Amino acid sequence: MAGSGTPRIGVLALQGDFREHAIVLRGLGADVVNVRRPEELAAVDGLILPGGESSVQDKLSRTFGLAEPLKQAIASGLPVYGTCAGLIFLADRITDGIAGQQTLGGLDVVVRRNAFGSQLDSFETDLDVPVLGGEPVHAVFIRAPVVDTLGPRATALASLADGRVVAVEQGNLLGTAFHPEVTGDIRFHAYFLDKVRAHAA
Ligand SMILES: NC(=O)CC[C@H](N)C(=O)O
Repeated sequence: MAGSGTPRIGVLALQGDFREHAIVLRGLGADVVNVRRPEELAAVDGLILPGGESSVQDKLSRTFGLAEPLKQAIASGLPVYGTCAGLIFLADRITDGIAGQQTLGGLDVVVRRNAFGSQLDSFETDLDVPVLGGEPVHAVFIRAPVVDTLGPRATALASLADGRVVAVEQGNLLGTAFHPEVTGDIRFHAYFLDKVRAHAA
């Protein structure tokens, strides 16, 4: 941001659908940079953890020496938004991870990977998201996780009809089990950019 008023958003670009996030963010007027190295992370006002495969993102972030800087950035209050695999990566604890799978943590939740199993790999539904107001959000779930347990520091922003939580917020952290970056509904990204601007102000 550095005086320009234009937020600079990093998109973790190790694996997954980081390009789709970059397109949405640029459409909203943000500067977008791919983050693959600690130096790139140090220069951003906010960070997106994209969808993809959380176990691969975990391994690559450790291999590239990014896991510790990412944890420090989250702990220092950097606004971070994780979608799907990114929500898994941001969770304090996960169930049904692969052997040895780690997360960055920060969000006070337990997230279950691949919660909808092979019979319902992908589906779409409309969700009420009161914090965004207006029309329901059309949500696309792709081998999606759910929030099994919401800790006291986290708040649910949206739930499925059966009550399972699929969007959460905790201070500067935001997570969705679905993929707003593929639907053309920019409200979650706009909400995140508001957080980034408030944090930088
Ligand atoms: N669309 C996604 O990001 C899928 C997440 C994936 N199932 C994982 O465990 O990381």
